[in-house]
Amino acid sequence: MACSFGAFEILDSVKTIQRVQNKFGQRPIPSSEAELLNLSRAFEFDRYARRVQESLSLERRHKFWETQPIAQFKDLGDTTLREGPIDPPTPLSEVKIDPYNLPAPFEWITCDMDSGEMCSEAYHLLSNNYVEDDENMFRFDYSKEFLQWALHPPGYFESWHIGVRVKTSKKLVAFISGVPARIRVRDNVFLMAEINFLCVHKKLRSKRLAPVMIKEVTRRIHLENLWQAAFTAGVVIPTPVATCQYWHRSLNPKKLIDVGFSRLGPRMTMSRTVKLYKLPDSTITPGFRNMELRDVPAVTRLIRDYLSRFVVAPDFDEDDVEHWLLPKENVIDSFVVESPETHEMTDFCSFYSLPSTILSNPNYKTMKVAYSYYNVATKTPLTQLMNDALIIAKKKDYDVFNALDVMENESFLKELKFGPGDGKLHYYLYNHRLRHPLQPSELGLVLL
Ligand SMILES: CCCCCCCCCCCCCC(=O)SCCNC(=O)CCNC(=O)[C@H](O)C(C)(C)COP(=O)(O)OP(=O)(O)OC[C@H]1O[C@@H](n2cnc3c(N)ncnc32)[C@H](O)[C@@H]1OP(=O)(O)O
Repeated sequence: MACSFGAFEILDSVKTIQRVQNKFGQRPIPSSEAELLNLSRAFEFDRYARRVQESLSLERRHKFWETQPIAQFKDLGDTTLREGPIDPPTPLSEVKIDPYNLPAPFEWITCDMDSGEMCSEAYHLLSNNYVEDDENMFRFDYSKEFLQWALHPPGYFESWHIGVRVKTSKKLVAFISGVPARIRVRDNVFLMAEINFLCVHKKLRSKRLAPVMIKEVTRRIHLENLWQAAFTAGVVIPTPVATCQYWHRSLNPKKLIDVGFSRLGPRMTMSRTVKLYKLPDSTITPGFRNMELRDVPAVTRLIRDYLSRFVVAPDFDEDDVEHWLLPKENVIDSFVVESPETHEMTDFCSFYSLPSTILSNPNYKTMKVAYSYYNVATKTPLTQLMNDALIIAKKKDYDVFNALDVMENESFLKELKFGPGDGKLHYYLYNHRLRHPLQPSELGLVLL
C-alpha cells in the first residue's frame, strides 16, 4: 500500500523538524513566552516526526529497491548526504559475466528490433500487456515504428533490448530496454541509460520477474561501463526526483466523452463543449513550418541553449537532434519558426504520437494521442506556439494533446484549455542522489 504521506510532504516535514531542532540546538533554555510557544510547537513537530517515522515503517517494504543504489525514503531530508553518484563504478572485470538466472521455464533473448518479426513480437507483448490507466479503460499502444525509433538512438546497444521467452513455446513474455543518453544534472553531464518498456505478461505478474529483469539490464549496462540511469514510472518506489502531472487538451471532445476519457462539464452541453475546444483551421505564427534536415544545426543551438536552464536535462548534440526531433510520420512531429525576414530560426515545438487502445468500447478501438515533447520559444510567445501545435495536431486527427507540467509548460496549460489528469508520473535517477526533490519546472527531460 502506498504511504499516506507523499514523498514531498515527508521531506517538507523532516526539513521543518530539522529547522526547529537546529534552532533549539543554539538556544538551550527557553524562558520567554514566545520561546515556550516555540517549545510546544517543537513538541508538536516531534510528534509529527514520530508519525512520519511510523508511517515510513508502516510503508510497504521495497524488498528489491532497498538493495539498490538509489535514494531511500529514510534518507529524505538528510542534508549530510552528498549529491551525485551513490556507488562508484566497479572495475569492469568484476561485472558479472553470466546473465542472471531466470525461473527454469524461461530464457533470455537479445531483441534485434530491426527485424520485422522481432519487432512485431515486442509490439504484441506491449500492446496487450503494457501500461493501463487505473480503471483499465485504456492501454498504451506504442507503434512498431515508434519502438524502432525509441530504441535506436545514436550509439544504442542491441544487448540492452532484452526479452524473456518461454523455452518450450518460444513465446515472448517479458521485455525491458535501455538506450544511452547524455544527461546533465546541474553542471555535470553523465552518460546514462534511459530505461523504458519494462513489461511482464499479465499472466506472469507478481512473481518477482521484474527485479531479475532490472538486474539483468543493469548488468548489461555496466558491461558498457555506464553506471547511472534515468526512468519514469507511474508507481512510487524509492525515491522520485520529481513528481509530475499530465494535463490533457481535448481536440475531439465528443469522442473523448463517448469513450469515457473525459466527462461533460457541469452545466455544459455537448455542442457548447465542442465549441469550447474548437481551434482555427490553420496556424497563425508567420514562418511556422515542418522541421527539415537542414534545420538540425539551428535547432540544436536553440535547444541546447534552452535546456541549459533546467536542473536535469539531456545534453543533445546534432546527431541526437536529428534522431529525436526530425519528423517521422506517425512517430514525431516537429516544427520551427523561421523568421520570414531574417530567416533566423527563433522557435521550435514538437510532439510525439502514442495512441492508446480503448478497451471494451463498442464504437472506438483507438484513441490518437499527441504528447508534448521539447518546445523552445525565443520570439513567439510560448502559448501561441503551443496553440499552433494544437492546431496541427487537430488537423492530423489527434483526439487529445497531452503535456506534463515540466519545463515552462505550466505557463500555457490553463490558457490553452488543458485540464489536469489524475495520473502522476514520477521521475527517477538510478545511482544518482539529489539533495532535494525537484519541482517539475526544474526538469528539462521528457522520457517516452
Ligand atoms: C546503471 C544502469 C541501471 C539500469 C536500471 C535502472 C532501473 C530501471 C527500473 C525500471 C524502470 C522501468 C521504466 C518503465 O518501463 S515504467 C513502465 C512499467 N510497465 C508497466 O507498468 C506495464 C504493466 N506492468 C507490468 O508489466 C508489470 O507490473 C511490471 C513489469 C511493471 C512489474 O512486474 P510485476 O508487477 O509482476 O512485479 P514483480 O513481482 O515482478 O516485481 C515487483 C518489484 O518490481 C517493482 N516494480 C514494479 N513496477 C515497477 C516499475 N514500473 N519500475 C520499477 N520497479 C517496479 C516493485 O516495486 C517491486 O519491487 P519492490 O517494491 O518489492 O522493491
